[in-house]
Amino acid sequence: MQLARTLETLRKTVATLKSDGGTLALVPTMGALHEGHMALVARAHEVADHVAASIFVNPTQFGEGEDLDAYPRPEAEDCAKLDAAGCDLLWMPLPSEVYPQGFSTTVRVEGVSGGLCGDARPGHFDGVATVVAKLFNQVMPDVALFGEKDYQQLAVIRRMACDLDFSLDIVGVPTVREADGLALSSRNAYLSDDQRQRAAALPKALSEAADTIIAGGDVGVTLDTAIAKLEAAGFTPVDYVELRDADSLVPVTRLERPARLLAAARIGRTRLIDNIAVVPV
Ligand SMILES: Nc1ncnc2c1ncn2[C@@H]1O[C@H](COP(=O)(O)OP(=O)(O)OP(=O)(O)O)[C@@H](O)[C@H]1O
Ligand SMILES: CC(C)(CO)[C@@H](O)C(=O)[O-]
Ligand code: BAL
Repeated sequence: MQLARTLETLRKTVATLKSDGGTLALVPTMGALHEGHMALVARAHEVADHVAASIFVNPTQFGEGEDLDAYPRPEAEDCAKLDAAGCDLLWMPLPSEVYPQGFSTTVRVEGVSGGLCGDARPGHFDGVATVVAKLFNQVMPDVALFGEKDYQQLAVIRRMACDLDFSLDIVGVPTVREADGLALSSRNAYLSDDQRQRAAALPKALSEAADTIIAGGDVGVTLDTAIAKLEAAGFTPVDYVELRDADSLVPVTRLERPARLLAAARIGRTRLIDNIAVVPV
């Protein structure tokens, strides 16, 4: 695996990789890699000839008081995992390669960036869209892969890629979960043993609510019940539990076409997110 830390090295390495006429996939990450990330790399090998990953803990998507400094950065382990997974290139830019002196541009995707995590983390999706636009222009992949775990992020990136005419495919990859249903996340490392046990209430509440809604249960009542279950498990505050259209992310009060049930809640100092498909039968 080639490691690039400057744009000059990146461009040379990408040109060499693509010189055989093969396609290139990009898996953007913030590192602290787990099996969820590795599922994106595995899928990338299926959809492209060459695979690049990026690791960059992007400061502009963290709000004030969030965990930018505490975010785990196990660089050597991450490199070893990507190498073992057959990654051809790791783009691990120096911050000055992403945000050089005088950087003044923001990419804002209206609509899908609003509500849900957009309300709880003001400016977060501006930071995500801006850095992902930069990563696309830097690596110039033919396809980029993102996890459904960050469902609103995936919708924001799809909208941005379409609106800004990025000439690449966006592939969403299903959420990889622990045996008790908890979605793998780098932030799970912050959980104490007790919090980790309680955290399984999040996927459980979503799955029970999805079943109730599919069976014809009232959406408002069902969402309130899910919130109460999360609070009983020790989540506080529950930022949201909402049913949205699966494509547009517009709020849904009746299940008439494929929808997505999304939630975010804090347990101790850790904010967890999750979502599940809710499809009418
Ligand atoms: N459990 C998972 N299953 C599938 N994809 C995942 C999973 N967790 C993260 N991803 C995807 O990996 C990519 C990189 O995510 P990131 O590096 O932020 O990891 P993370 O575990 O989501 O970390 P965080 O705790 O910051 O949310 C994103 O596209 C994200 O959706
Ligand atoms: C897409 C991303 C790499 C942009 O920093 C990040 O938001 C993430 O890891 O999901
Ligand atoms: N996994 C999305 C990145 C973030 O929470 O900042």
